[in-house]
Amino acid sequence: MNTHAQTLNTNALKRSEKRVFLKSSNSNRRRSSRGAALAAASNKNYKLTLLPGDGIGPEIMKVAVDVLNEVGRKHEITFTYEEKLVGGAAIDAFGTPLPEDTLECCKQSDAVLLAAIGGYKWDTLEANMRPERGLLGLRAGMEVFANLRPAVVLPQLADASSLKKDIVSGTDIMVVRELTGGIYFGEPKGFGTNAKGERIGFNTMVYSESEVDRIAKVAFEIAQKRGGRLCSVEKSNVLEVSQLWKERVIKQHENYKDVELSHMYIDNCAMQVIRDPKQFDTIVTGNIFGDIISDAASMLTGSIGMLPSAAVGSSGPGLYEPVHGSAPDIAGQDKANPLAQVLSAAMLLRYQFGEEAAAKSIEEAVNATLDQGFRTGDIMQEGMKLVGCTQMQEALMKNLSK
Ligand SMILES: NC(=O)c1ccc[n+]([C@@H]2O[C@H](COP(=O)([O-])OP(=O)(O)OC[C@H]3O[C@@H](n4cnc5c(N)ncnc54)[C@H](O)[C@@H]3O)[C@@H](O)[C@H]2O)c1
Ligand SMILES: CC(C)[C@H](C(=O)O)[C@@H](O)C(=O)O
Ligand SMILES: [Mg+2]
Repeated sequence: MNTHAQTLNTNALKRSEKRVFLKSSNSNRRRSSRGAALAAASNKNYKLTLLPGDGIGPEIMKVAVDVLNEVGRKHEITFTYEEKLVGGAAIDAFGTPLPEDTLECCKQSDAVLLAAIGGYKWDTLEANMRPERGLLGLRAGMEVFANLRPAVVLPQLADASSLKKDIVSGTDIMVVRELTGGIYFGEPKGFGTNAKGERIGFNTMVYSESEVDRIAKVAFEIAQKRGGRLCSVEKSNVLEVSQLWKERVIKQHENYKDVELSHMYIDNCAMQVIRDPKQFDTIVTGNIFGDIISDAASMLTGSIGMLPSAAVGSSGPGLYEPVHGSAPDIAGQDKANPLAQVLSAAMLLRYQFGEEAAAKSIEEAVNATLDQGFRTGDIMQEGMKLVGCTQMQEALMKNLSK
């Protein structure tokens, strides 16, 4: 078990080469070999908690685990897995979306791989009992405040986007989303009655200075190692919470003068990401704005089924999960695109353990599979081979074992 792994390996966060998701560098290789040395000292056996969750979750998790095992065989890494319930599956089994045992197991592991939670079945439960609350509790409980959501347009899929090829080609954006604060966690919240006797629902968007400072620091460090440009996205023309956000980001900039800082309102950013995505390098934003902007950015890449993510804190295990949800509309039909899940496993290997070579093996297998024309429905293009989740897995495994 590797308990010393560098949680936030920002050296691995460079802008992408044309055909891989994230670029490595000499310094990254140095960090990677440190990670590898640490792993070697502990027989390269990593303890992972697996959270398949709901909907397409178990289907895509199976693919990621098979891929991890194969890549482990090639790179002399073994994984010990412990599978736990979260979300709707945990509600059904234990009456709670985040059993204590699940959170404890996650905290005791070296890293956590999550698929997705949620579904129609649990949509009418009260807010506190919903599957989504399990996910929020997990993020807060693991203290993974920085969510890295890369949106990279692969050349093979430049035609798969609903936008024009020349607009999206070459896009390489890193969205750094604050994950454990903002309106998702602010108090007070709830339901009440107003002066007219009408029912009201309310939430509070709140950020403290230290919460903004730490996410800004992560984002500046990432931008420094990528294209050197950071765009802070908020709504400071209207919201006090965003005014504080902007002030603290400007203050933090004093420590990163080599990074070019810009500011954009979230509404304009939603438009600019679609109009001219290549203007962005690294984006830093709050919890809800990051949720929305990363889904919008996913469509540049062809499908939300392509977007992986890493949620990390200042130490301890990270939480690696696709950006998409449990896709209940296609669950159980062998239609899910497993690539976001598989690429989340690659992020886990790179950021948690510095296993750069193993992460690259996965990304290269994804590239090769796309080069061979295999496409799930969400990224299907004319002349390509339409496959389901299982056939996509078979193609990936063949490429991995080469
Ligand atoms: N991290 C998470 O676990 C997470 C993230 C988002 C939504 N959710 C939950 O998932 C449920 C469904 O939410 P939603 O429909 O708004 O979002 P969603 O991301 O699950 O699905 C949106 C659309 O994208 C498609 N899609 C998503 N992932 C895909 C994949 N891998 N391959 C092919 N197509 C894919 C779906 O079929 C659907 O048409 C809700 O309960 C929601 O709260 C969970
Ligand atoms: C399911 C939900 C709680 C979650 C979020 O809003 O963070 C999801 O949309 C995501 O993007 O991971
Ligand atoms: Mg979302």
